[in-house]
Amino acid sequence: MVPEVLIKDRMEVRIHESLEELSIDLADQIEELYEQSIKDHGVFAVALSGGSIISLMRKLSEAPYNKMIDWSKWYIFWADERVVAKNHVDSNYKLAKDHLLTKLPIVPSHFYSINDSVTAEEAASEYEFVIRQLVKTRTINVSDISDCPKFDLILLGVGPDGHVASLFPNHPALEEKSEWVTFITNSPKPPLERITFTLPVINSAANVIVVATGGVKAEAVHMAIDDMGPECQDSPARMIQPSVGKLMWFLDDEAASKLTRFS
Ligand SMILES: O=C1O[C@H](COP(=O)(O)O)[C@@H](O)[C@H](O)[C@H]1O
Repeated sequence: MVPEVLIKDRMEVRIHESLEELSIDLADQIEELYEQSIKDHGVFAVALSGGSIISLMRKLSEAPYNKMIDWSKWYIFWADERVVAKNHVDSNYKLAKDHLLTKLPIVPSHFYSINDSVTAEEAASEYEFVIRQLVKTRTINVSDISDCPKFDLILLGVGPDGHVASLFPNHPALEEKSEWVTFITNSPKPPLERITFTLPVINSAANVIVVATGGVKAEAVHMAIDDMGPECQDSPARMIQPSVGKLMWFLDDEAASKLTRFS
């Protein structure tokens, strides 16, 4: 089945009847963005999130995608991470590694996870330093309009409260404009300590994909996408508006159930 596709400005919303179809479409789109990035600058610098998005990316480890892609060109980052040991059940790195990355021949030195043996503040600043070095060598591109990194693709999930990465509603981290990576020690969703890309970094990406599935996400999707007036202004997901890049939402019918269809 072809997805229902809604277009609004530079945002594309793709709505699927089943998670299987969504997963295939997601893999197709990621593969297409990978091809474009390789043509453009020879590598694919992609930032993952944790949560449900990882299992929805599973098709990438299956035929035909696993054979079509030169995985040595992939550089993997995390848009947010929980400050826990890498083998902890809450670690976004562990989730991605166990369910996706170990099934793909990605070069292990191309995984850029956080240092899990320091404080949240130190982990954020070390991670930002690493990204700065990779921007200098242009493994990660630089934004055309600011000094921010321009990741080829940032993949985000959305919480029922509208949080993206570890940017939660009304949290001061949403205001961070100078750092690329910030930290929080009072996350409303456990665990308390997290590091996260800031909004300027996410909105400088060449492509941002946001994935939401299930009825529990319907209100957050409605608040993020529809023109709702003042009550939707606090939604972090709504603040994802790439300055130059492309924004794509992948939804299933349930997550899209409160959406006002637009043409
Ligand atoms: O805590 C987090 O939650 C969000 C959303 O997760 P989901 O399971 O509801 O899709 C995730 O995107 C983020 O990376 C993670 O740290």
